[in-house]
Amino acid sequence: MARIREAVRHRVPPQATTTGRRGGGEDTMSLRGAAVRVGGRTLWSGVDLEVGAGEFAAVLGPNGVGKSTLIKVALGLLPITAGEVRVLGEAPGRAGHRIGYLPQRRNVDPSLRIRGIDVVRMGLDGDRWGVPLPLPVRFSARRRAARDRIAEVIDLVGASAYAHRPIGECSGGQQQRLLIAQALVRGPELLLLDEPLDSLDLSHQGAVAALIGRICREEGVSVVMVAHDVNPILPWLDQVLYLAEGGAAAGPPREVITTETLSRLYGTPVEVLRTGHGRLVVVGGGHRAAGGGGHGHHPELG
Ligand SMILES: Nc1ncnc2c1ncn2[C@@H]1O[C@H](COP(=O)(O)OP(=O)(O)OP(=O)(O)O)[C@@H](O)[C@H]1O
Repeated sequence: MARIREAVRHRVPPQATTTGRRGGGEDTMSLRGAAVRVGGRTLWSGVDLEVGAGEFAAVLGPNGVGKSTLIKVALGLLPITAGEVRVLGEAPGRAGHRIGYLPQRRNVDPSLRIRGIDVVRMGLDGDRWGVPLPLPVRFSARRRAARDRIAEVIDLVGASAYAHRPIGECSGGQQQRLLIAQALVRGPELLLLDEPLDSLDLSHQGAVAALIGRICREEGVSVVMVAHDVNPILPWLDQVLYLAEGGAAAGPPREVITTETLSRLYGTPVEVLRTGHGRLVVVGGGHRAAGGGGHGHHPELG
């Protein structure tokens, strides 16, 4: 009941402040001097990040550097070994009901008969998918509120036309919209998204990126998103956290994704180029700077 009330409360879009940071007030998520160890080795250390209310932050970096691990830290699934992490004003893991989470690599079985709308409903009633809400048969205010909220988020992500189809029959982009609706249905203040554009084609990447950007700007939801390619989300970004073996850097994209900063993080000369269309291309001289690809090109930046 409280969850549904929470989900339908009115949101006030964050206003621009004189500091250029939207929202103002307390950070939604902050890391100060944070370090983490996984499998006996320190993945990253000295990580500082401040995501304000209603801000959109991307976590970038080469494969295996610990981007998903940072999301797990924010969820309280993994402890830090140094520094401090606060999420929605609390220690990680304490504010789970105020967070929407979309994990990495979501494979939907094409033969799955569950409808998109049922997948969205799972966001309200946890793992009871495929089973009706445990509510009285008679039409209750609680049930009506849940139904309205589910319809509201499906409409918000533009999935009304196919929400009643089996999700296995939906395209990758349609499935992604429905899964974003599931993450949104409880009315979270913070969305943690792990590579939500992964495996989408370019046009769907742009559309889903714009959807997430709009949710952030218009609904006032803070977003922390792990991304392989920064370009689709670049117009929406307030903050970037770039993780690399040589350290970490955080700040506005124009300050972080620079020749100087990335050369420092990779410990080898790297060049950041901006195309006529505003896309960022990162070119490195060495194998390591190429993020393992060896082509002098950073696939994670497009
Ligand atoms: N439970 C675990 N035990 C041991 N090592 C782990 C565990 N989980 C993750 N790792 C390792 O930690 C490193 C960071 O993993 P993580 O998934 O956070 O990286 P990532 O930056 O998100 O990578 P990618 O871009 O490939 O998704 C990897 O080398 C991974 O193999």
